[in-house]
Amino acid sequence: MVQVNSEIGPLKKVMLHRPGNELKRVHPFHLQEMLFEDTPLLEKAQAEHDTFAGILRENGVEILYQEDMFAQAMKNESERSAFVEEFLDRSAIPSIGLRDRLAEYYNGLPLDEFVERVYTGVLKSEFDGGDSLGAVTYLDDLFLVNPLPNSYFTRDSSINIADDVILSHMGKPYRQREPLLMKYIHRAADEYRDNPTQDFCSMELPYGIEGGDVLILSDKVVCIGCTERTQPGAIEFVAANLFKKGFEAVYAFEMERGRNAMHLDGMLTMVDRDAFLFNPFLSGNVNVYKLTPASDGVRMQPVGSDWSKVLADALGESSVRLIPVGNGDEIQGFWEMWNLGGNVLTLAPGLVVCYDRNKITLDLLDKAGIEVRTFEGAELSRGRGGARCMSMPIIREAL
Ligand SMILES: NC(=[NH2+])NCCC[C@H](N)C(=O)O
Repeated sequence: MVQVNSEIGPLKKVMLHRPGNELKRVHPFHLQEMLFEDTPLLEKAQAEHDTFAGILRENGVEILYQEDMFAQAMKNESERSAFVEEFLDRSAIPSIGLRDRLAEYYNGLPLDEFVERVYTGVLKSEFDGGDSLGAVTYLDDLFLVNPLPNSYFTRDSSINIADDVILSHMGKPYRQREPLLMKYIHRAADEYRDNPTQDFCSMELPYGIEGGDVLILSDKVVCIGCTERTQPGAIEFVAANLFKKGFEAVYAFEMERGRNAMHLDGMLTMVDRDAFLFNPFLSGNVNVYKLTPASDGVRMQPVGSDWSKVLADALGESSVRLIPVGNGDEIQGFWEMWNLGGNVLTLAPGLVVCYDRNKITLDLLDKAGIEVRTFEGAELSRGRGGARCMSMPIIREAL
C-alpha cells in the first residue's frame, strides 16, 4: 500500500533501479537526446548506487528494485504481450513488418533476457530485420529500439502522493516509455494494487508531468514545479484531483523552461520540519501561484516570488529556514546547483542522504544541524540527478 504524506516523514519503503547495461548504451554523440552530460562508467555507477542503497538500509529503509518488480509483473504472459504492444507503439519503429518481427522477438525471449532488452533496447546491428523496408532504410539510426538509460531516476516516471499513484507523462521523447514499466508494475505488485491510479501516460491529456516536479509538503499541501517537463494543464488537473481527496492547496512554482532548472527537486527540497535547501538564484525571481479548491474547480492566485514567505504560508508557520545551495557563490554556487547539491533525499526530519561532492552545501547543512549521510556520485551524476531523483518513496511514516 502506497502511503506518502510528506517529504520528510521517516522513510520506510522505497523503489530504486540499480543501473544496468542500459548505461553502456549511452552514446557520446547523442548525449543531449539521451539526457546525459557525459558517458557514465557502469561498474563504478553500480558501486556508487550500492553504497546509496546501503545507506538507506542502514537507516531502516526497505528497498524494492524496479527491475525485480517488472520481471515479476512480466511473468504473466498476457500482461507481457500487452506491454510489448504498448512499448513498441512508443518506440517509433519505422515499419510494420519490422515492428511485428520485434514483437515476436520480445515475446519469445526468456524472462531475464526480456527485462534486459527492455532496458538496453536493440541496436540496428544486433537484429535481423529480414526483408522489411524498415530494416534496410534509415541505416544511420543507431537503435531500432532505444534503451532506457535514465531509468535509475525512478522519481520521475511515476508519482506517489498520499495513497494515490500518478503515471507520469514524460516531457522528453527519450523517457516516454519509462512510465509503461510502472503501469504494469502497478497492476501486478501487492504494494500498489489497492491504490487509485491516474494514468497520465496513456491518457490523451496533452500535458506533461514528472515526479521530480512534485514536492509533498504535508497531507494538505503540495508544491509542483511548472517547468519544461510539467505543464500548467497537468498541475491544474492534479490539483483538482487532490482537492477532491481533501488537500487544501497546491503551489505552482514557475521555473525557467530549460535544463538548468529541469525539475523543482533540483531547486527546492525539504530537509526538516521547517527547513529547505533552495536555489538562491531563483527565490525572488520566479513567481509562485497558489491553487485552492473553488466551487467551479480550481482558483488561482499569485503569491509573489519570495520563497521563504510562500513556504511559511504553505506550512502554516511564521517562518522557515532556507539553506542556499552553494551559498550563492558566483561560480561554485552554480556548480553545486548543477551537480545536484539541492537534490537530497530526506530519510527523516533533519536527516538526509546526498552526494559528497557539494562541499559548500554540505557545510551549510552541518551548520544548520542537519545530519547528512553521503556517497560518491562521480558517475551517477553524469545523468544529472541526485539522491532524490534516484528514489521513489512508497511508504513514509506519518509525522
Ligand atoms: N527528478 C529529477 N531531478 N530527475 C533528474 C533526471 C535526469 C535525467 N537525465 C533527465 O534529464 O530526465
